[in-house]
Amino acid sequence: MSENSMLIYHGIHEFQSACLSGDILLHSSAVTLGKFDGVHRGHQKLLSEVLRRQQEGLTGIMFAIDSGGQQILTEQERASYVASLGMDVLIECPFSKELMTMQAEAFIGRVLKEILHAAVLVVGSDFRFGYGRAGSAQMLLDRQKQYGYRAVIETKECYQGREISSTRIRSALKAGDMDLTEALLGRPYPVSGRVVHGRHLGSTIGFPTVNILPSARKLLPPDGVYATVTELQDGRCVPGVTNIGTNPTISDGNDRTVETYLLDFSEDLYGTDLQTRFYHRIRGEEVFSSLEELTAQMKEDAGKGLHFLSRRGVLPKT
Ligand SMILES: Cc1cc2nc3c(=O)[nH]c(=O)nc-3n(C[C@H](O)[C@H](O)[C@H](O)COP(=O)(O)O)c2cc1C
Ligand SMILES: Nc1ncnc2c1ncn2[C@@H]1O[C@H](COP(=O)(O)OP(=O)(O)O)[C@@H](O)[C@H]1O
Repeated sequence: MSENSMLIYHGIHEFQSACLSGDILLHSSAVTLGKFDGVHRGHQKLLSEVLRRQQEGLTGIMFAIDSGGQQILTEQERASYVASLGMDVLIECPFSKELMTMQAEAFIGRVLKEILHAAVLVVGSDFRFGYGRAGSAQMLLDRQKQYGYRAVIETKECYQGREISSTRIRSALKAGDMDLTEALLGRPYPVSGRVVHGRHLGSTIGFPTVNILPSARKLLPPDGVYATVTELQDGRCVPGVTNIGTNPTISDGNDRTVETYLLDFSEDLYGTDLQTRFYHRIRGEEVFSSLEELTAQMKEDAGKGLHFLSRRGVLPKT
């Protein structure tokens, strides 16, 4: 299967139906299991192992369990990233009652063997599964012979002497530390969405902005101004400065928007899909006493953003 032809299923039963109906021809698979929020550098280690087995002829499956709550990456962001790596199949599995109450042994026998046809299982050393979290990486090793698969247990990837985890990324994000977030993720933090109409005030003050309404579950860094690069729908990458917040200077609303002023750019982007990547926090969101003061500050932000992006060497080539 080529890049971007990844098949996505929602839940085990949808996957099983696709196998039964012949939508997917499954012989043997290499499966990685986990929550995979963020698909950070630790997760990427597991994915590389699956992709290596895929090269050897197994069907690569990422089995991602969603237990709800805020997300570092939305399903869509995660799916498009994992597809870009070349994974064959993504199963997005809600942490349903069925899964919650299934004994670890039954999960191996029914889900991993009967439904997924796992020949290789790839998990992190602290992976737990089954009712009461009774199943462990060690259990997967112990059952290899009985069920006829090979278990590959990966150690935790570290950064600056500490383990990389979704929890560590959440706290870096919460602190607005985009540089650390990027180091842990292995790529800059993305926010994706469709460009919607705002108040149309931006263009009248010389700073038009593309406005995105992020999904309610998407974790955002704190309100403020960031140096960013935005990938447009046609693949072009444009440097800019992005404000996250409620625009207190001109609005008393509570709607949180992600709005980007693209440097040296003047095209209409309404209705298109964008991905904005966050490199560095410049300042917090402030209330200004006039539009002139806000505009003067935005001009300074644009200069700082450009300076930061060029120093980091991430300015797209023109
Ligand atoms: C770089 C940048 C910095 C901004 N900083 C602030 C700010 O500190 N306080 C604020 O109230 N709004 C801020 N904004 C949001 C502006 O109020 C908003 O972009 C402008 O009013 C246009 O809104 P519109 O897109 O709805 O037309 C900022 C916007 C950008 C692009
Ligand atoms: N340099 C630019 N940066 C961002 N958007 C731009 C730029 N140039 C043109 N645009 C277009 O202008 C629109 C933003 O204008 P604006 O007056 O801020 O309206 P809105 O309030 O709907 O965001 C964007 O959706 C985009 O289509």
